[in-house]
Amino acid sequence: MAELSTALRIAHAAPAFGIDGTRQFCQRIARLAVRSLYAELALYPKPGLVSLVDNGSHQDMTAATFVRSLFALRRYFLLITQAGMADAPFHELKRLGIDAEARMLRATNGINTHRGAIFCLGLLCAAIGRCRADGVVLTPSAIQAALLRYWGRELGAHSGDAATPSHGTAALLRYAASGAREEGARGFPSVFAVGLPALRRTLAAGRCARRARIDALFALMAHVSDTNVYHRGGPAGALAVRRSARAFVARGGTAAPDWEARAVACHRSFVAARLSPGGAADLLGAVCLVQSACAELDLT
Ligand SMILES: CC(C)(COP(=O)(O)OP(=O)(O)OC[C@H]1O[C@@H](n2cnc3c(N)ncnc32)[C@H](O[C@H]2O[C@H](COP(=O)(O)OP(=O)(O)OP(=O)(O)O)[C@@H](O)[C@H]2O)[C@@H]1O)[C@@H](O)C(=O)NCCC(=O)NCCS
Ligand SMILES: Nc1ncnc2[nH]cnc12
Repeated sequence: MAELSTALRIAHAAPAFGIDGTRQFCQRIARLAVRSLYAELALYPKPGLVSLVDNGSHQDMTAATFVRSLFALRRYFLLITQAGMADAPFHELKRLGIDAEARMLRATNGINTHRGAIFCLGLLCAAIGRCRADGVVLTPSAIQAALLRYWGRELGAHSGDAATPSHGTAALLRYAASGAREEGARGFPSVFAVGLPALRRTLAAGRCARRARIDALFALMAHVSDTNVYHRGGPAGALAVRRSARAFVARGGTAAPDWEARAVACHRSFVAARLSPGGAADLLGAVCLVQSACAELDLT
């Protein structure tokens, strides 16, 4: 029923493209979202994080757990792009997000692989859908502006309704670590002002996509208030993550000749300390989505 009303709203909101055109567009965005999360998973070396090479600091998840989770999320990214295109109210996006969390947990036997990504990439998909309906050329600032214009008020209230017990809520209460909700309320500044510029600087310097993603990840780790890091390492762990990432960036990131050895050493030290910057990893997935959507899609 909710899907039918979304379809009707899409027809009304984006008449110029026709139902087939809009569905194709939304499918394309959903594919880019899944691909972006896969690019994050496949990237190595990522300090403390799961990749195709090893499980980093995690005992209960492997790359296979993430792939199962990704398969379970394909339809979610389609539905939330369509909902965004149809100017769905925030409570509808939230319901889609909660359903997707349940599907993820079923696919992974209760392991939280992508809660942050469901929130962050889901909202970005909705904003991209909204840009399409408005006929706006897809740029990072247009996506961020659409997100804040259409759902900013509710996102602000969402950051204040952290009543459900979670590692994120615990980190907020114990350490005043801001986390995913605050990121969302401010229109994901870490994606648009930190991760994406770092990714683009490396690409503009002529280095490859893999190096650009590594530079974006370290830039995010140096900057983000990551509740997963606080949950596992407290304030000392958060400081250690920030310091290591800043040192990597200060030496030129992947422009330095020994960057790979340094990144592997950082990975090993995080594993020894059980640290995992899962929030930064989710935000890297979001950076990849914004970059690929703006690069590949012509909305004019
Ligand atoms: C708003 C919600 C996403 C809730 O967030 P909340 O802050 O209450 O808490 P968490 O349940 O902890 O989830 C937040 C996830 O976001 C990621 N994250 C952390 N910091 C940031 C940040 N600064 N910016 C963006 N994202 C961030 C983080 O995800 C990663 O950590 C995962 C592992 O986490 P966890 O299970 O806690 O820990 P483990 O290491 O596994 O611990 P052990 O069990 O081993 O001890 C990892 O996989 C990454 O994904 C946090 O997990 C939200 O829940 C919500 O409102 N949901 C409803 C849906 C919704 O409203 N959607 C809106 C429309 S889409
Ligand atoms: N590759 C990864 N490893 C651990 N946690 C994550 N959360 C999102 N991506 C992750």
